[in-house]
Amino acid sequence: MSVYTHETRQQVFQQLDKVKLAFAARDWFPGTSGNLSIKISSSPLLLAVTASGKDKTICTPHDYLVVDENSKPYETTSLKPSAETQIHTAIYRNIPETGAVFHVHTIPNNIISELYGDQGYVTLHNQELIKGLGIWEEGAEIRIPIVENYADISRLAEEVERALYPRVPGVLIRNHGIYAWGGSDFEAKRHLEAFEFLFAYHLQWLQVRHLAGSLAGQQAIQNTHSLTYHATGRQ
Ligand SMILES: CSCCC(=O)C(=O)COP(=O)(O)O
Ligand SMILES: [Zn+2]
Repeated sequence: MSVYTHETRQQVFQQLDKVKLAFAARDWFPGTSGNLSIKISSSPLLLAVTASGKDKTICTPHDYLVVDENSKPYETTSLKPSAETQIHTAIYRNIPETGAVFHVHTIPNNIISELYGDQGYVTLHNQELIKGLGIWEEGAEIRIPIVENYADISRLAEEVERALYPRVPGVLIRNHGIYAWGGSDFEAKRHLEAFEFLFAYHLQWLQVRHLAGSLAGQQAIQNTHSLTYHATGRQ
């Protein structure tokens, strides 16, 4: 007898559809990238996960399957689980309260991961949306770990496992994307949205600060020229 009913399976697949379409509307699945999972059972660990290589901007009857703790199909199917399923199972195993894991490739998360990849983490602070990660302390500062993008998925999953910080529900993979999770699909989605906002903000802030620095430099040069003109009558 199965651990879950046909109705539960369908309901979870529908939840995945909703999240998938919401992320697709933001262009968060370029070139079939990204994968999603929702936990169906804790003991044994079973999850519904996206099938590998699918166009995640559409919904078909062949988009998801159920896998076990070894990332292997739990049901008879011709579908292949996401190539990165081991990263999902590693997160569920290490953080047992996890109910959903979402992974997307975006330009902001890729640039942040490259910009801070050498130090192995990015620190963010002074942002209201840190509360979106469930961290409500006054003046909270967070460190999001960044791991190298190993081609060997078992190695990559081990690195993600090693990098998990207890209170931060996300890990960046360098020049690849982010994994974010939560106690439910609602929470994992909120966490992912908060991370993506924080990354986009941080990058824009760096640009504006750089621009403001250049403008201030230009202004200083102009002021010097104008002082010279007034002092000498020549430019
Ligand atoms: C075409 S993107 C390369 C693979 C990847 O990083 C990804 O997120 C999608 O892999 P999947 O097997 O889950 O489709
Ligand atoms: Zn990926």
